[in-house]
Amino acid sequence: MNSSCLTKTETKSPFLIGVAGGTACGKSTVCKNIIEKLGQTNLDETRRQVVSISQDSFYRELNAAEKIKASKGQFNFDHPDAFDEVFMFQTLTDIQAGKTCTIPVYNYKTNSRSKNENIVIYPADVVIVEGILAFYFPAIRDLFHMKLFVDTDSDTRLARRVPRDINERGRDLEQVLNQYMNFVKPAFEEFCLPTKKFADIIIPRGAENFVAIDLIVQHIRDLLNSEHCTQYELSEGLVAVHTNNINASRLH
Ligand SMILES: Nc1ncnc2c1ncn2[C@@H]1O[C@H](COP(=O)(O)OP(=O)(O)O)[C@@H](O)[C@H]1O
Ligand SMILES: Nc1ccn([C@@H]2O[C@H](COP(=O)(O)O)[C@@H](O)[C@H]2O)c(=O)n1
Repeated sequence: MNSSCLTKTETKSPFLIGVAGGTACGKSTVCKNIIEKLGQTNLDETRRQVVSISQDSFYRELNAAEKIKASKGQFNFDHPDAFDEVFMFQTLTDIQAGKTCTIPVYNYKTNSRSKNENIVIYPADVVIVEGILAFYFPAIRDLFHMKLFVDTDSDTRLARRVPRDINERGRDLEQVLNQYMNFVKPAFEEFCLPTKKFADIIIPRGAENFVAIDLIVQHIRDLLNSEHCTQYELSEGLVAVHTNNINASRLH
């Protein structure tokens, strides 16, 4: 059976791809480029075969004291405790079970989930999950069939984070730099960088690495074209095992 003959009573269990890497390394841009190259960008959201979600949707709600700290740039959003690990695991498990899920839209200006906005994730063949600590929690890490680590030089990441946080996240320069030195950089070294070893594929330079992105896109196409249980091997061993019967008939 392939995706073209799926009926509403059949579940679609997606191929889950995790994308980790330090702040502003280009995780979202890499995901966007992969989705674009797979021809999935301008489709109705209920018809997309490939979708991406951000770990930032799973930042936990802060209490009153934490909110005050966050408004002064004194809350550590790069520590694993900042995330609702259980909610993220449950959501990914539901996605894996082929359920339609609703996840929050995170608002970096209020440091909280948007009140009147959610994202509905419809069953898809491939779900890409990106975040600084996507590989940190073992139970979540184990859900991914393929793990990518975007490895961009830290000076470049800081140079991109400063204008992004000022222009898009409502921060001022002093706050961005203080947060970076006090929390972002140390937490990257303690919690994010050590998860690079779990990656199947490391993408140096992020979104400008067209060769790596093209190879990954081709690998996803091959996976989607394969029927029944298939093992994919790269030079360093087993890369992914996928047991779904799906095909890439609608992928470009
Ligand atoms: N290759 C690149 N060249 C120039 N700017 C980039 C590149 N990749 C990402 N950016 C910019 O850097 C910022 C962070 O990129 P983003 O993909 O959002 O990173 P992340 O999801 O890892 O935080 C964004 O403003 C984005 O437009
Ligand atoms: N309220 C928040 C929540 C998160 N951050 C920072 O976002 C970074 C993760 O997002 P990327 O797109 O950069 O991967 C993380 O480093 C947090 O410091 C924030 O500043 N405020």
